[in-house]
This record gives sequence, structure tokens and C-alpha cells, in this order.
Amino acid sequence: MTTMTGTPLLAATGVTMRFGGLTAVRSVGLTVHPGQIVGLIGPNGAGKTTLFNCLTGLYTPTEGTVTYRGRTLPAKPHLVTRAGIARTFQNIRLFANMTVLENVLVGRHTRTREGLLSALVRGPAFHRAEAASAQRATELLAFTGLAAKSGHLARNLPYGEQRRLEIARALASEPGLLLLDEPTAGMNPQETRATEELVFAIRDRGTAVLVIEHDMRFIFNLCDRVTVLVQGEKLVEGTTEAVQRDERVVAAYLGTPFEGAPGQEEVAEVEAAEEAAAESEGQGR
Ligand SMILES: Nc1ncnc2c1ncn2[C@@H]1O[C@H](COP(=O)(O)OP(=O)(O)OP(=O)(O)O)[C@@H](O)[C@H]1O
Repeated sequence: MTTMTGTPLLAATGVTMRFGGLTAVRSVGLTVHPGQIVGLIGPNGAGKTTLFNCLTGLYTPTEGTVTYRGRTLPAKPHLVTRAGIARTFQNIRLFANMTVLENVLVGRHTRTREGLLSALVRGPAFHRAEAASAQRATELLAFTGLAAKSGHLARNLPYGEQRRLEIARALASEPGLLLLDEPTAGMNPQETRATEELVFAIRDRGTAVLVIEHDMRFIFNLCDRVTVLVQGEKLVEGTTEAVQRDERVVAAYLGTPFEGAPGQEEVAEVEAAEEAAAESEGQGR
């Protein structure tokens, strides 16, 4: 299924994102090829969501480039969606008082070619486009297991189904690449396994997936490749097997420092300052 040769779908090169004095992402490269499921992992605050925001036009990277199918992506979320990248967010962002079907229809709007005039006049072209959108949205609800909930208000769905609805809505823009930010956060083990199956099914329909997740079992079951970020820098990138075995990854998660780890210089500086302070305190006694 995975194709590593040829033009990658997504290619981020040397992406850096600074917020004032804080460098949240430092010179990160990342590629996703057609047919791949790629994982992005790292401890809290590693810069994963910031990188997602750089890939989806929410942030303009301070440095670096992002291309999709070989073309530089515009730094505007709606243009990124139109180019073929859809995403979900860490916190659920549904229209709570709209129905399940309406939420998916909102996600279709980037695909609908009918312009404002057509919508105002509500002519035959508008009605045809609307019927096609409704049919596609209904198919997506069936695909994500929400067909029976089509007329329910989004806010009345159980948590796991709200997360599925977010994915259905993202798929409504017919993306070539789907970015999922912690899709299983707050899920029980059954919901997590169901999400795993859904992500495989999405890949099998021809949409590549880039996923941030803290659940390592989920990541290692699912992904073809994994990139590990630590303190804004790419620590390791490789197959799940290679990443799982990498002692630096184990250390990053278990908190054991290793030679050359990002942030080690700062840690050494702090330790040296603490030692110096302790010494001068000792001399003062
Ligand atoms: N808009 C912002 N302004 C200033 N600092 C920010 C902003 N967004 C993120 N940061 C900082 O950038 C760093 C990386 O944050 P980010 O949310 O990308 O990490 P993360 O890996 O997604 O973390 P988590 O796993 O906890 O979601 C953090 O130190 C965070 O405080």
C-alpha cells in the first residue's frame, strides 16, 4: 500500500516556528507519501500541534517550506483545505446545535463549485449540487458508522461518536491527506480500537493520514512511519519497529537524558548553576 518513491504528498522542509523568544518547532522536515499512515509523537509541549498548524495554514512558519503534491501551500487554512488537506483538532469543534448530517454538509462547502450568485438564485445547478452533497454526506455517515444518527443534534452524541463526526466532516472535503490531532483522546479502549479500524479504512480509500497521538499502542499498531519530536526538534524518524527500539525515544519518554538530546545544553547549564550556588552556600557557612 505504501509508496515511498515519487513525489511525496506532503513535504515539510526546515520548518521553524518561533513565538517571540520561544522556538516551538526547530528546522523540522517531514514527508507523507501516498498510501501512508504517519505518526507524529513526542512528550507534551514537543511542538506537535504547532507543526500541524504550520502544515495547515493556521501559522505561517518563521522559516521553511511546506508543499503538497509538489506545490507550495498557501498559508491560509481554507486554501489548504481546498488544496486537499483536511484536519481535526485536539478539542472537538463541532456545530453543537446542528444535526450530524448538517455538520458534514458544512464540511462539503469547499467542494461545492456553485458560487454565491447560484446559491442566492437557487437555480437548478444549485439544487443539483445540493443533492449531490447530501448524497455524499450520507455516504460518509455510513462509512463512519453514524448513518443512524444523521438527524440527531451533534451535542447529543456520545463523546466517541462526536470524534467520529469530526472525522466525517473532515472527509467531506475529499482530502488526499487527513491530519488527526489526538483522535483517541478521552476514548475508552473499544472506541480507540474502532478509531484504529476507521483510520485503516480511510487509508484504504486512498487518503493518506498524519496522526498525532499519545497512545503508543495506537501509533505502533497503525503507522507505517513515525516521527518523534522532542522540544521542537525531530529526534528520530523511521519505521515503527525502528522507532520503538530506539533508545533515545525510550529515554525521551521515560525522562532519562542521553548524550546530545535536545535541551541537554540547557539542562547542563541549570545543573552547573545549581552546583555553583550550592558550593558558594557551603563556603559561606
Ligand atoms: N500560539 C502560541 N504562542 C506562544 N507559545 C505557543 C503557542 N502555541 C504553542 N506554544 C508553545 O509552543 C510549545 C509547543 O506547543 P505544542 O502545543 O505545539 O506542543 P504539543 O507537542 O502539541 O503538546 P501536547 O502534546 O501537550 O498537545 C509549547 O511550549 C507551547 O507553550
